[in-house]
Amino acid sequence: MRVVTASEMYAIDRYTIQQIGMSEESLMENAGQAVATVLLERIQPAQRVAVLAGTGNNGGDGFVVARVLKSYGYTTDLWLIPPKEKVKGAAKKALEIYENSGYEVKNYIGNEKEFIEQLRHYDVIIDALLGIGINGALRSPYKEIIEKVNEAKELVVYAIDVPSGIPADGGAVETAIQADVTITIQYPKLSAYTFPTADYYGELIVVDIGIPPLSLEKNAEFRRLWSEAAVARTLPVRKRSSHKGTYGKGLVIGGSRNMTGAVIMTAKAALRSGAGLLTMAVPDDVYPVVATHIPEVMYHPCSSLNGCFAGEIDLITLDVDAIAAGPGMGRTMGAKSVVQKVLCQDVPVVLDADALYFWNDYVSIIRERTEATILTPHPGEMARMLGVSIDDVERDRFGIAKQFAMSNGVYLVLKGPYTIVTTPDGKQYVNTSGNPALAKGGSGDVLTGIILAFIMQHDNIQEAICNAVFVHGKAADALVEKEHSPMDVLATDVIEAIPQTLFSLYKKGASYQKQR
Ligand SMILES: NC(=O)C1=CN([C@@H]2O[C@H](COP(=O)(O)OP(=O)(O)OC[C@H]3O[C@@H](n4cnc5c(N)ncnc54)[C@H](O)[C@@H]3O)[C@@H](O)[C@H]2O)[C@@H](O)CC1
Ligand SMILES: [K+]
Repeated sequence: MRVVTASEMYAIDRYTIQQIGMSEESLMENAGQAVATVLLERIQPAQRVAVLAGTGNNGGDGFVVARVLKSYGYTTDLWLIPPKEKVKGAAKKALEIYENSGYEVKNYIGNEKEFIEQLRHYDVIIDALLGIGINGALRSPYKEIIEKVNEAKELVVYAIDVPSGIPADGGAVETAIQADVTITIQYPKLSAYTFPTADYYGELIVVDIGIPPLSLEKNAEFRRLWSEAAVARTLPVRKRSSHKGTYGKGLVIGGSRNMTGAVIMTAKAALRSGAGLLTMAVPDDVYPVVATHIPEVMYHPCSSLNGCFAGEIDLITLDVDAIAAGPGMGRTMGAKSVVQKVLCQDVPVVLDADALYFWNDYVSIIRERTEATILTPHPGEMARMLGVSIDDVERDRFGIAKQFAMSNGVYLVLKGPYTIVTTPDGKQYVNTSGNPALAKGGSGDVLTGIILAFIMQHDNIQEAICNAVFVHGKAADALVEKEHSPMDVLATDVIEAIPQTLFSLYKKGASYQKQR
């Protein structure tokens, strides 16, 4: 499933109309019919429905929906919010068809009191007020209407395309429909995967209105959801002839006197995710503590200074296939020197947490690297690396991630709900697993371990990273689906949920794997 911006969606519509030859009216009819099909399955015949329609094409979709619901015998009122003469183009045509079918329009203007009075008697609201064409702050009377609908908590609200009032590409929200379900037309918009806008969507359903894939290919950048099916299809298959070396010799670098747990979690997660051989490089001051935790790893104690890395690490002797550096390593000059040495190795490198702290000192080395560099910042780290505010990052997660990954030639994993993986050539993949249980210290350390293990086992780095991000989120989902609340989950619980998550993904993927 691809994800689009509002301007891409307009370009796709234009191309479909002008180059492919479908009429705007038929697209609107398809949109309304597709939305109505979903509604007919969900709304009970006894429920009273109100369709609230605005001036634009979103309102046009609403006219089609109202007509279909009425023709199926549903008790449906169509409230037209603007004066009728403001409705233009395809929407005007859809309104004419509605009226020619013998159905009545209720005008909001002049009947404001009746509207408020009636609102109490409806069970279902179809929000066709505003779509992706919203411009600037909400104007009257939309603002008041939306506030009234949101106040009526017992109403079930279905939004068409986007919840009215939210910016389609994401950003700050002042007033917007709080939908229970949003039925999006053809492709989800960015705002479904950024916050705070995503919170207004409720359940998201995407309906196909018959726009040919060519219109998408010609008019939209590559941005897609990475779903469970994609993971199941691309998880690596272990060959019977394999041995421990087949799955890579990984190195995890981290730890300091104040933080010994992070690097332990990274290493455990890597082992649970299939790393063949794993070595942990830690400051020798903390080695005795760390070494008691994981019997399966080898150790490479490094010289310490005040409980942190002094700066030396013998990477030549270690001879590894991939490295993850950062968890708990501290923000010292010694740590910086270790990371710089790591970046000079010709193997894929994952940098997380403290290894991102001296970003500006690594940029030039990273741009010269030929092997993959994978950075996994959360929004706070990303903001710091760019010298902007966290709000700036959240407002434009997709744009900022793409610019950053392309200009530095890195794989960027911008964490958060709906983590975005961006490749050095600018392709973007939105993760669909995970829940607020992951909003806890240690989650990132676990993810780093899974990524390290996966890049050693997949042939394709993008698939490795996307699958790792998915498995991490899915493990947390599995916990809250069974015996955990979102509050009590620990990062170590997530590690212990990796086996069942992989087990179920492999089962689902078995049919795909056979076909390969
Ligand atoms: N071919 C197409 O273009 C298709 C469009 N579709 C629908 O059309 C929608 C986009 O249509 P439009 O471009 O007409 O945009 P909208 O339907 O979002 O409405 C834009 C209109 O809303 C009003 N408006 C804008 N900003 C406002 C504000 N801040 N406060 C109050 N009123 C405001 C203006 O009158 C403006 O003309 C999509 O979301 C989708 O629902 C679908 O019918 C499928 C086909
Ligand atoms: K809407």
